[in-house]
Amino acid sequence: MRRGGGEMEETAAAKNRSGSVGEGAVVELEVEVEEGPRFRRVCVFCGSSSGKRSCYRDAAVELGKELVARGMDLVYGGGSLGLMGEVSEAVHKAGGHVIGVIPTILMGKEITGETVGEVVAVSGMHERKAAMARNADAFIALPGGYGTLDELLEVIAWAQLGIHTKPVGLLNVDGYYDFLLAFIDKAVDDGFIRPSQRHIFVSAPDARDLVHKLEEYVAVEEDDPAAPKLRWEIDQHLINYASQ
Ligand SMILES: C/C(=C\CNc1ncnc2c1ncn2[C@@H]1O[C@H](COP(=O)(O)O)[C@@H](O)[C@H]1O)CO
Repeated sequence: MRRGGGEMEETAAAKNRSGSVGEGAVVELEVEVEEGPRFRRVCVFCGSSSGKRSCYRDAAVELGKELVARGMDLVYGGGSLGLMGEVSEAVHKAGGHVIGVIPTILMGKEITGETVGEVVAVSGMHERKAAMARNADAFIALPGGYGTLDELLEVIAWAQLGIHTKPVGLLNVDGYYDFLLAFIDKAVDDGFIRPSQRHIFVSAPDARDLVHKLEEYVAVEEDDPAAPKLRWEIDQHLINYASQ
């Protein structure tokens, strides 16, 4: 059970701890709120290819099932290619909600395959990344190529700048991201990433551990005085993209 103090969250379980209540008495309430998932929507970045080893497909399916088991919706880049297809199919088949955000130019089935669930059409690749970020409460990267790295590193960089405080997780399937993690350690050692930012994202070898870590995640303290301004600039940026 999660404790909550908001007026809207008070339930019949509220208990009068101050004994009998006289007129005008202040009643102290202990409120119990039904535990729900910390995130409603998780954005998954992943390869438009499936990779050469079956462990990648298996991990995408396992992640899809884990999200549904935890009552979380999937936000992803739309389409049915590669691991994108595997994870979206897995969520859809298990009865979960899928939101595919896809640029109109990629919407032809011959390019992306069929998207399951809800389709959100956007005007371009930048708009897509912004829409995926806006519509998710957390991010997970499965194995993938340049597109996946671009999406992952952008949400990490935005977290570093204080533009969002949503947790980011790396699903390090069978060590796929070991070199990236080693590279990030090197960047910290050589003074390009602040040690306090090393753990701005979490990683785990399987979906269950990763989702658990994301749920436990506490945002790294924001120490950038420019953060509020950057947040404002990004909001303006999104408005401009949306109106194009
Ligand atoms: C453009 C063509 C095929 C690619 N089709 C894609 N459909 C939807 N989304 C895509 C596609 N390719 C890349 N993405 C996005 O990038 C990520 C995967 O990229 P990666 O390089 O494979 O890691 C993925 O999350 C999508 O958002 C026809 O040639």
